[in-house]
Amino acid sequence: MADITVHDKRFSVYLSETALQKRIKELADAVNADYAGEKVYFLAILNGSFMFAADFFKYLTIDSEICFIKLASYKGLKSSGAVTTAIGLEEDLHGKHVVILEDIIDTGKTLHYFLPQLQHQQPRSLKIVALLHKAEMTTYEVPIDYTGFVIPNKFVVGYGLDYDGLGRNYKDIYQLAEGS
Ligand SMILES: O=P(O)(O)OC[C@H]1O[C@H](OP(=O)(O)OP(=O)(O)O)[C@H](O)[C@@H]1O
Ligand code: HPA
Repeated sequence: MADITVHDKRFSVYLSETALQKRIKELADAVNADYAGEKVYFLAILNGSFMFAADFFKYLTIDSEICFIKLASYKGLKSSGAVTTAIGLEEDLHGKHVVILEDIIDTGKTLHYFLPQLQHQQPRSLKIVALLHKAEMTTYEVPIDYTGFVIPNKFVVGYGLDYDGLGRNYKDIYQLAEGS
């Protein structure tokens, strides 16, 4: 498949649409099995997860609700690092089975700072589904329950993931090309 150019960089296909859909169905099947007979409240983290969440949701057979939230990071407010707040989370999560949908976990910083906020609401359970995990880059502790693909430390775009705002609109996931 042909390379793409996003801004000034060239990217090559890394995970095809077929491979992505096959794995996403497997992830959804695992969640369907683990929560059989239960209702789950899914929290999809914008912007990157919009395509993944839409496809994943189609494979669910359990009772499922979904809410799309945007995380805002404020750096420098605390010496410990970023403080993250959720925009669009209006539901009280108390007593609910909550599952987070993320397109990628890289350093882990985003979810590491956000999870305590959710735990504070005392959900019945809280799990994480991540389509991609850049495992060697993850220095902040994040308990990932369902992982689509463990990927190397190379920048990826497509299928919702962007490089400086562009590149989200591809069906495949692309990796920064050698020498680009
Ligand atoms: O593990 P981390 O190093 O924190 O990186 C992961 C986060 O980075 C991306 O979001 P981003 O902040 O790029 O926003 P976007 O989804 O709107 O592109 C991705 O969607 C995750 O939320
Ligand atoms: O490799 C990446 N690509 C796009 N967005 C990201 N956010 C964290 N890592 C990445």
